[in-house]
Amino acid sequence: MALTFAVLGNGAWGTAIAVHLSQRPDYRVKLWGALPETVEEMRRLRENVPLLPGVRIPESVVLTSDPAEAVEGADCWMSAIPTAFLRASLQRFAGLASQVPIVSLSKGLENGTFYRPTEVIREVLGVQRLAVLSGPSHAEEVGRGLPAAVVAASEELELALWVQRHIGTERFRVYTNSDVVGVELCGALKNVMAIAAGLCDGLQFGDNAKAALVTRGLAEMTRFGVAHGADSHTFHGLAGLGDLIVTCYSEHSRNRRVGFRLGRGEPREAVLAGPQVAEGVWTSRSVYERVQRIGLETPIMTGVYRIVHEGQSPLDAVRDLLRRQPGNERW
Ligand SMILES: NC(=O)c1ccc[n+]([C@@H]2O[C@H](COP(=O)([O-])OP(=O)(O)OC[C@H]3O[C@@H](n4cnc5c(N)ncnc54)[C@H](O)[C@@H]3O)[C@@H](O)[C@H]2O)c1
Ligand SMILES: O=P(O)(O)OC[C@H](O)CO
Repeated sequence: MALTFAVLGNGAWGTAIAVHLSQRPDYRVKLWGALPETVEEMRRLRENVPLLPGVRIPESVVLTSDPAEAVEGADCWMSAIPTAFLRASLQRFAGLASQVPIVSLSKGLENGTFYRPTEVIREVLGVQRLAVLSGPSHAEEVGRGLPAAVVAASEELELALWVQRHIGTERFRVYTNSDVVGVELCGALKNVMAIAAGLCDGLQFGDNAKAALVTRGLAEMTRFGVAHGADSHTFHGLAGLGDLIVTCYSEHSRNRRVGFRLGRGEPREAVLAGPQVAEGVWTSRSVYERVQRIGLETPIMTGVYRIVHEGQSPLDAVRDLLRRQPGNERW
């Protein structure tokens, strides 16, 4: 079936998804980037050198920084824009959104509003047909066609099945889920946990400490998610445990790298600068502000917030964590 996809966001993930879709000879793929100079460089080199080096972008992928050209004739939009730039970027598409489905690929929570990416998309574009695609999926591997499995979540089962059928392949397995809130919260919160895991590695605390951190991290994510209406089972699936494992242990993870460098003692300003986006940095702020309001206990994510945004030393934050009274494991 011939389909046209508009991929919004030419970072590592947007690039990898565009390359993935372009493997189907009957698909037309357009990749949009907000910064014309990065689009021009990708068009010239057929590669995203700073963000996804070594992955060739086929000639068939149309690269553009013009919103109207990107979405013209598209059957589906795929939004891979970092959460912090999502609202401003989408405003450039206002008036262009028809009733085509939009699949959100972003993993974060907007600062200030605490909105999930699909909530930002709905508010800015006024569209109803929304799905989320999330799970353990590093661009570096998907871009090279290595096997992966992810989740398509939508309140509209038909749309989740559509995504499964048309975006999934043998190597990019797409499962369905109806828990949009849970899948989006999993994707956002695991990034904060990956910063904590990187800190643990940078401080050379060893495998036992990291296993404890990741396990208690999952409990914390689940508690936070359930308090916001998510289904606890989602946290044990691909979007939750699956993505938590890959992000906390992979050499590719930008979030883990931020934590690792802070744990090794590099200055915060140097670690947080750079072209790559670590969503957990922003999400830790959204989560912190939220738990201050609703009074939930999130000691690991609060520790990450204090290190990243308030400059607390990693060792002091760990000391605060270790001094906590251990309670019932289930909570
Ligand atoms: N990289 C992955 O493996 C991966 C996998 C799954 C999901 N995601 C999610 O996808 C989203 C995009 O991440 P990514 O890895 O592609 O990002 P990235 O770090 O590779 O790229 C950053 C992007 O932000 C854009 N940008 C920079 N300044 C901007 C501005 N002022 N306005 C608008 N855009 C600007 C850049 O052009 C670039 O496209 C994130 O939410 C991320 O969590 C990433
Ligand atoms: O590189 P990260 O830390 O942004 O993680 C990328 C993906 O979310 C992994 O599934």
